Amino acid sequence: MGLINNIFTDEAMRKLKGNLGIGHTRYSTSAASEEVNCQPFVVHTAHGALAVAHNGELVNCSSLRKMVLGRGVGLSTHSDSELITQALCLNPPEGETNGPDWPARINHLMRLAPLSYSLVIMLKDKIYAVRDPYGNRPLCLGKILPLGSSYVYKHSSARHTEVLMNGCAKNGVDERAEGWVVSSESCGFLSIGARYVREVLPGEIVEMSRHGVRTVDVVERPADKQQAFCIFEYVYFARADSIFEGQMVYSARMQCGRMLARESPVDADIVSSVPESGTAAAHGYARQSGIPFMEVLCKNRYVGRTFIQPSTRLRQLGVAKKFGALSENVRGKRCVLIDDSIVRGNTIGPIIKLLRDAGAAEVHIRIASPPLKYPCYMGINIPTREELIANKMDAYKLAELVGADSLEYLSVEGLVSAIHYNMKTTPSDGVGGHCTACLTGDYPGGCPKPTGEVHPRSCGETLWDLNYLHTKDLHTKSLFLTPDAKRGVL
Ligand SMILES: O=P(O)(O)OC[C@H]1O[C@H](OP(=O)(O)OP(=O)(O)O)[C@H](O)[C@@H]1O
Ligand SMILES: NC(=O)CC[C@H](N)C(=O)O
Ligand code: SF4
Ligand SMILES: [Mg+2]
Repeated sequence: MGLINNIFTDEAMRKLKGNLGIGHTRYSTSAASEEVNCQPFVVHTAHGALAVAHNGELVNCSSLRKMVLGRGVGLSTHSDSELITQALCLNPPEGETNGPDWPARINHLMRLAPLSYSLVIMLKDKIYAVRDPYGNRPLCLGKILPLGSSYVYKHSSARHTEVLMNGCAKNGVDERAEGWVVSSESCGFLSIGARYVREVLPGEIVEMSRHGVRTVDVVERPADKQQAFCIFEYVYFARADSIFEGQMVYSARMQCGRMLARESPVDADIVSSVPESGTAAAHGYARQSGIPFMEVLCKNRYVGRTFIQPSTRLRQLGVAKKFGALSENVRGKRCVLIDDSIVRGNTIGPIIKLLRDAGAAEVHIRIASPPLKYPCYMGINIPTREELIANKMDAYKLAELVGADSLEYLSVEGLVSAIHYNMKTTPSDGVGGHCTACLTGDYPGGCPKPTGEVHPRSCGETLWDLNYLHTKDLHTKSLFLTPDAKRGVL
């Protein structure tokens, strides 16, 4: 357990042998932050070892767990990712004739569990990369360029599902690629000499082996369901230099800032941001409003993101240590301060106090996303309504509480249209749709119900479950494969 740099030291990386591998940095959602729940999960099957890493959270963990236990399988943790690993060991209903049919097993899992995951599944000689049929969590494919040297992959941000494969070019299979990588986010590709190729499609199963990369199946959503890519990836979660849906996250955030300036203008001297994630939107707000951008906060670079800490205490301590005021920039100024989101309300109050103490004349808060009011069951750790500050008070009351001169959020329509502004796809035909459930309560697979069980992550929360085991609702769309994909070419 620990930060990437402490665990994956150069020495530890040098010990790794072979030409394929998977890794995971865990942002816990379904079970406690303990070593036993760390990934990848590895099990030994009759057909050799199987390793699985998972970004996301199963919405029907409780019902799937009962089903898997009912098939005589033992589980050693409460992790939904271990559950996925064991479910993959089940024989598919169609049966298997010549040894294990891994694409069929993965297809079976996907029909049992619709949301939410990006997976890498490693066998002795291949890796499958899988994205859930709703495309809720991100996953993208990259190509390692032939530079004549091997690369060490290190990644610093949370909850990534990653693989590294080398050696394809030497086998003459794909002369253009030295190897292939997949990751939840593309931002790490450049640092390992890889280049972004494309997103893994919702429901797609990609096989990566010494023979190259090919799509082996695409599992469809029910006909009446849209794609539901997590809009909060754009708002906060992803790194700004990642690419989703043909646009850089930074550009989408800037566009949110522009929209915010149109919806909620203020008469002020400077526009500034709560670093890091609020900064792109602040630049957008400044450009749109014509008010100059000026930094007012100095961020301690040794304190990481506070929202992703596993407990309230750690989140609050993180905020206290994180910022200092650039007093000469803010003294006597009417300041519009932009942040990407207010979730539990730990961050914004102490920052306003800091700026007031530094002599700010006015502090107007503008938030580049709507109020978060509903829990997320799909991989972002906001499990209860009670902890969300927007359920306790409206923007006016919150402004009073945190000592702001005014406080406004971006509207849901404003956020969605800002995200669509530069997108290369459109939400027609169910493609390019987004999950906005934490903002609207409209859950892509239906709203999970309380089970009466206690959430295994402890803290006494209730466990929710979608009770979804309707395999008939999803089917394989083999016609969806392009001719190139069928031939195993990209
Ligand atoms: O209302 P709260 O519960 O305090 O959460 C919202 C804050 O948390 C996040 O920042 P974080 O420090 O996690 O990361 P960042 O440095 O990327 O902005 C987000 O950008 C907001 O600033
Ligand atoms: N996003 C993640 O990495 C979490 C995966 C999984 N749900 C867990 O809690 O371990
Ligand atoms: S509920 Fe919110 S955080 Fe969760 S997947 Fe949907 S948009 Fe993302
Ligand atoms: Mg922040």
